[in-house]
Amino acid sequence: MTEVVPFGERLAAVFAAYGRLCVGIDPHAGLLDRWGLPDSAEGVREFGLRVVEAAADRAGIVKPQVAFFERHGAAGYLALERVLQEARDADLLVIGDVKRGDIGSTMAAYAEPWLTPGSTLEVDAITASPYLGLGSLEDTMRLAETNGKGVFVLAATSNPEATAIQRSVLQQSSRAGSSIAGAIVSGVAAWNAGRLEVSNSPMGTAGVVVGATVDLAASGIDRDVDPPRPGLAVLAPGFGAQGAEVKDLRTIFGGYSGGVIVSESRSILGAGPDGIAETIVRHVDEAVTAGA
Ligand SMILES: O=c1ccn([C@@H]2O[C@H](COP(=O)(O)O)[C@@H](O)[C@H]2O)c(=O)[nH]1
Repeated sequence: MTEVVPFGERLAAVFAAYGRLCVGIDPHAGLLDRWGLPDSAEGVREFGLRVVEAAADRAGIVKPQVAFFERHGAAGYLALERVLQEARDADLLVIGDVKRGDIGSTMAAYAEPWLTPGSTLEVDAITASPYLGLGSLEDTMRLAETNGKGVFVLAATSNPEATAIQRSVLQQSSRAGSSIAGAIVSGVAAWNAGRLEVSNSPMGTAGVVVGATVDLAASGIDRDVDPPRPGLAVLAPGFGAQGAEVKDLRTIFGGYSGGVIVSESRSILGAGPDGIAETIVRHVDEAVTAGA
């Protein structure tokens, strides 16, 4: 039987080898055009394969945005399966940006193909929505833990329209008085805490999504958290095209900086097929410098 290596251990190893950059695979129609590819399942497959080829041995993490493959229906899913296969074969750590959320039993079914070894859609981690309550993700987080996979729970997303909901203050529960974003971050950290003590893994199975465009304090997330939380993986979109700058990583994330994954899609993909490899190298270096 193959030994299951905890997701947090694998993520920490990737950080050590390649730094914290995550290259998004987002085949927007406009980017396909820029890359000279058709807006079709064939186009997104070719785009994804070229990004994987450019990222391999240069960056450690890729994040396919599943929406851009789903646009092309069943053929789009076949294209995604092929891209995932190449990414796994290239030893890239793959975060499937699937953003699923439902009642617990249905959510577990959504999660199964992504988090089960040997599945054609197998990835290393997924994104999930806690809108139905953090408890609705419990079975998914346990499945991830069993299989050495990860789950990134949306806490404070990078889009400006999210603040009205995510900064709202909870009236009930053990976290009454916290913002929704703050409660998700503490809830996920608490879920990991007991497990880290027994596993010796430097980082947990569950992480959070916190946008780099977010004002953590205004969202009720204590960026001066003491002691710091390098063991909480933070998937951070919002750098590049959405305006946040990688050099500000430590200022933005404070005590959470050690776990930050710098996620960038359009700011890298816009380089086109001829410039992407060199752009990835530059962005990897920027992320290493900012995180040091
Ligand atoms: O809060 C969130 C959660 C996810 N995303 C996703 O990340 C990328 C960002 O793309 P850029 O081109 O680097 O802006 C995209 O796939 C989003 O769906 C996010 O932006 N914010």
